[in-house]
Amino acid sequence: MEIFKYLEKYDYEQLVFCQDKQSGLKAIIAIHDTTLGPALGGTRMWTYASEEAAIEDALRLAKGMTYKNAAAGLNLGGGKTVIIGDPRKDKSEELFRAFGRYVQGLNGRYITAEDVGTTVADMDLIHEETDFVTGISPAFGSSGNPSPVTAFGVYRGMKAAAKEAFGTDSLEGRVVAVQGVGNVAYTLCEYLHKEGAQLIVTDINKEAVNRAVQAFGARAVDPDDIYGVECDIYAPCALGATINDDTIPQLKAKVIAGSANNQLKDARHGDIIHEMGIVYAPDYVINAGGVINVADELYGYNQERAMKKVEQLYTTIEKVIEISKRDGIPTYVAADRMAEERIARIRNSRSQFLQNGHHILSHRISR
Ligand SMILES: NC(=O)c1ccc[n+]([C@@H]2O[C@H](COP(=O)([O-])OP(=O)(O)OC[C@H]3O[C@@H](n4cnc5c(N)ncnc54)[C@H](O)[C@@H]3O)[C@@H](O)[C@H]2O)c1
Ligand SMILES: CC(C)C[C@H](N)C(=O)O
Repeated sequence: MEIFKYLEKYDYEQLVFCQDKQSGLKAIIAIHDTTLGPALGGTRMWTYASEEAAIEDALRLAKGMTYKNAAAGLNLGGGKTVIIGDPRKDKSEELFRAFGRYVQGLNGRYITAEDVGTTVADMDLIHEETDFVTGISPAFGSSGNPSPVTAFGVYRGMKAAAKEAFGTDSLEGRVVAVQGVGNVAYTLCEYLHKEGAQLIVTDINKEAVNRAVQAFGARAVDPDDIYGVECDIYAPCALGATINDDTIPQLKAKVIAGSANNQLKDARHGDIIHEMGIVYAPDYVINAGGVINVADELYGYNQERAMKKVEQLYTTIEKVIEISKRDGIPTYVAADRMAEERIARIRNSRSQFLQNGHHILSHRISR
């Protein structure tokens, strides 16, 4: 990979490699864009097939956070970290504290939080070394685990998408196929079950499937069979790229609405599902509940205020659908347009220089 060429192509600001021999830390922090504010995005811990795959993941996810934060109306830029390692075996206090010192070294340009493979307890360890971390324990006056709030946002966005597809946002009697019943999707299933939806679930983890079957009377299917089941809504809540050339021909759903990041394998898959008349709730718009929740900590966390903002994801999805219909474009393009327009507006309004704190030449002036 020619790194500078890649950074230039997608307009990345910074890529940081962190290595700590003693703890075994190997992490990559990608900062995509800080026009709107400091880059906020989670830390993923994963066993990558290669260093290149880890770099690519950090970069893709960081760019996604720029768009997610902008579309959610947050004054935050986009960044993300990947820690190379197995979250079941390679975690230690030393590792997360070493990582925390790297975050501190960026002096607030990047703020971290949970992502796949990391937990509130890990954030608490990072917090030993830096204040630039969110999603830490409620004991610190913080917001804790973002997953249930992400689930609430997905539920709200799913209802907005359902309204477009079915003429009503009621999910009673709707069949929802949920792929991956982990942290986010389990709570999502609770909301759906409460509203009377019928659930079809799958997961590579049998325990997770059994839990959902028992709690919600869900029907379980094998991981490869989830795409082709008869359903109204497909909710991808595992990993990315599940909307692709192999899966699209199998889909029976009229709505795609789930929590996973980077759901479209390539942009063209968004075009294909649009042409098929499927209402797609763009991933980074519908799954912004977690980041909206952790971002509220920057103002002194207030759960009620955060949940009200997350509830508004219904309106945000409506707005994306409206732009899509108005301009005759797929919803993923409409979402990008909405985010890019906001970044451009703020970039322009910032172009009028405004003194913030001490002037860079204040030492000369005072002489
Ligand atoms: N947690 C959050 O607040 C949050 C916020 C925004 C986006 N997301 C995204 O939502 C998704 C789920 O996040 P989570 O926190 O619930 O993660 P999680 O690890 O708790 O859950 C993911 C589940 O998917 C299952 N899975 C993995 N591969 C699968 C496959 N091929 N088929 C079926 N199941 C599979 C896993 O076994 C696991 O149970 C991720 O893509 C994450 O990036 C999460
Ligand atoms: C800041 C975190 C809550 C980010 C979350 N993992 C996401 O992808 O949106």
